[in-house]
Amino acid sequence: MSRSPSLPERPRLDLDPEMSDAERLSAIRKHYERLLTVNEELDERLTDATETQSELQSEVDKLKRRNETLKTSSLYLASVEELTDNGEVVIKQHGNNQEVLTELSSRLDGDLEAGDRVAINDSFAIQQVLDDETDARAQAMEIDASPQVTYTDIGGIDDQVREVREAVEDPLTNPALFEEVGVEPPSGVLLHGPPGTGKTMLAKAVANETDATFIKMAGSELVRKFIGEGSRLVRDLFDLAAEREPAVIFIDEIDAVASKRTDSKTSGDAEVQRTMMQLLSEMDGFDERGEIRIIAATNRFDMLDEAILRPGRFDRLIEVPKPGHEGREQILEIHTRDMNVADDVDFGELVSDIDEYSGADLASLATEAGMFAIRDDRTEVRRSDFDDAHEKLEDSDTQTTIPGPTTYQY
Ligand SMILES: Nc1ncnc2c1ncn2[C@@H]1O[C@H](COP(=O)(O)OP(=O)(O)OP(=O)(O)O)[C@@H](O)[C@H]1O
Repeated sequence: MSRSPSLPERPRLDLDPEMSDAERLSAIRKHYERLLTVNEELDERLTDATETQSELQSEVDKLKRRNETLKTSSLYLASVEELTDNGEVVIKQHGNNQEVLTELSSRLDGDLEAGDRVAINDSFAIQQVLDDETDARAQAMEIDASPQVTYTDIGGIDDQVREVREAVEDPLTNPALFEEVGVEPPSGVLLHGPPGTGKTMLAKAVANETDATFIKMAGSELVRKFIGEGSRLVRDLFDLAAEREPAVIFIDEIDAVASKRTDSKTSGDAEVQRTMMQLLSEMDGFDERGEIRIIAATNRFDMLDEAILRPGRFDRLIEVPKPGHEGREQILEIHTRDMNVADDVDFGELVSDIDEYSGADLASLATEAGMFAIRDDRTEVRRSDFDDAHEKLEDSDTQTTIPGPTTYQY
């Protein structure tokens, strides 16, 4: 950086006592003129300096922004293939399988082994060593080899149970029937409706009934931090189902990866799109997959991208609404099956003024009523316990949104 020229010398006024008045006046005038010139010069220098300062400030701002983008820019997933003797690493990027030789930063020296998963930046520099792949899988998926839920545990949605059985169970238990009739079984079933209405239960019950492994993945788990991680998990999900067939894949909150396209162009959105594309391509290749059925669920049907509803994808839509009066009665009966309920309890009457309750709310009502009886040292659950439980759930609903009855607008 060039050094700024030194400041102009400060003018001095030397008045000789011998001077005449006229000489003094002329000296003062000259001094005044010199002061004016220096002042002008300083003014100019100040303007220049202010300009330079504002230029530098905007450069600083620009660098700050670049730094932020660099810090927050997306990282890619890769696996370590090999560590060379001279401190370099061969990595293979997930997604495109590109192999790259990259230098290992001294920060990571000794921490890395062949087979590790790492996050790399645009220049292939390793930024982070990640959890083991099997850990990531285990965290994201719930696998239940033999779920315990049966159709008799589900109340108030008989039509939905029948539809799910037709669409999921029959193709697994009687594929020949579909061949004979010459119809393709639905590829995927989408259950949509408010929270806590039994969508997960339905998927589990089908898996139970067909002796299939139940594999659940939450859509929100597919929205991952690193580029390629979501689509990788989708592939893992279908590979795992193929290893364990017969299997029922259940993707809850599918809206997290299959929402209508937004206008924003952030890398996060692009990554969600990539994950959805992977899901669609897995579903498109579904015919060859044998005994795997796929069920998805959402509370936000209105948000879904139509691409996932096309024929061959989630082409059987089943709405699972909140239960009606009879449904609520059935559900309450199911959840009090193992309880000693007093004769003064009339479920029909009890559920008539709680029409906003979902199945999950009714399950909580039964549990809470049981808790009131226990608190009172009784083994029999009375009508007053249900009333207290109702009040408690109403109260907790006004304070928090969970676990009181859902006031969700669907
Ligand atoms: N129709 C039902 N019959 C009996 N119990 C039910 C029913 N619906 C919900 N429940 C109770 O509520 C709990 C939660 O239900 P489930 O997880 O199936 O709801 P969901 O529709 O999948 O909810 P979400 O959309 O929030 O995932 C169940 O474990 C069960 O105890």
